[in-house]
Amino acid sequence: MSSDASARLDALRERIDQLDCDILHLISERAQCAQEVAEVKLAEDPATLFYRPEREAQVLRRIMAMNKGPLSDEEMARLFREVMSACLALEQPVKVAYLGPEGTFTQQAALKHFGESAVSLPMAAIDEVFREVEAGAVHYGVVPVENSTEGVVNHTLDTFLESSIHICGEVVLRIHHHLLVGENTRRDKISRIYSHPQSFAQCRKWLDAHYPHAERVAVASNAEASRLVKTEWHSAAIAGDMAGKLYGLEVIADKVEDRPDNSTRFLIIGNRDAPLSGSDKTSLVVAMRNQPGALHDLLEPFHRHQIDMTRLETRPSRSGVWNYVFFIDFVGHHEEPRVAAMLDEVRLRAADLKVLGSYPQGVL
Ligand SMILES: O=C(O)C(=O)C[C@]1(C(=O)O)C=C[C@@H](O)C=C1
Repeated sequence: MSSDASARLDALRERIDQLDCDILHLISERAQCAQEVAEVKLAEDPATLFYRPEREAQVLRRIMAMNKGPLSDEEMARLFREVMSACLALEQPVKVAYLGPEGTFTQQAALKHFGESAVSLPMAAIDEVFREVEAGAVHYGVVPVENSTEGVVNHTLDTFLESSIHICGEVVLRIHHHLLVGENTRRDKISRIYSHPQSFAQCRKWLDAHYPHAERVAVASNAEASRLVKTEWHSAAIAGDMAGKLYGLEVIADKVEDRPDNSTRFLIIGNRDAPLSGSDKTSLVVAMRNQPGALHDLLEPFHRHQIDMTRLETRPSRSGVWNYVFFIDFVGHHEEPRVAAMLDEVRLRAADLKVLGSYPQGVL
């Protein structure tokens, strides 16, 4: 290296050292503020919730709006997500149950939403995640609810019908699947591919084109698919990054999903609603009587109050009383007067109506 370049490098590193020192002090000062916030919350209410989804969404949105680069808005928000996660852990380490096992996309969603400092616990089934939250064994739960290619996760919707749980957040994850092998796999002899049925469905065309003759074996999770591949020389798995890393597998074809925009939406469930954040969504379940015009009666107030419906799902009723059950998501918070007026009208027309929760729209 020339002496000019070497001098420039030294100067830049000195500047970086100084900036790191400033950042360190600022993060420590921020963490002290969070500790004081915790004292204020506790003094107000001994049963306080330390995690505040609406405030976290506001902090991240503000950071993204202020960011001028060169780091992207998403990258900057991700860094602040971790700072906030560490600050919250100082107040109280948040405990989160997710649909496991370890290495699933749901774990990745939990990490994206709560950051690395949260304690996350894998559960074997969606109902178990609900139960742990209801019982107060964890503060929050994370469950998948819909995939852009494969549609809704019916089991999650059905579980809401019998639960008093609230939705207090959402997180959308871009889903990338890879073809993974172990160190002993004979790559030219792959005759069996393991994966979760949803992942097979999301990679159907790619598999038909590249591995038309391989046997497709559906298993309970992509993590399980990755585990099985470790022990077989003629098998591969379709799974995501986390599952592959967990079992030390190698990617031999990346992003094999048929649709490049393949994404899954997850819900954060808890025992309380989230207050207004300024950019919110609401999820409802509504039962209508089995009579002509029922769907029109349900939708008309949304139209009249100009409320933007983002999803409408119909599920068979699980009791004789409810003939049709509709799951509806829309933009707005139930505390907004316009939304409250619309809900009052729908309530009069419905056999039953339950607000599953109003929560900040996913930021990251
Ligand atoms: O503002 C609060 O209520 C805080 O506790 C501080 C803070 C933060 O670090 O900004 C931490 C945790 C909460 O979930 C929200 C925000």
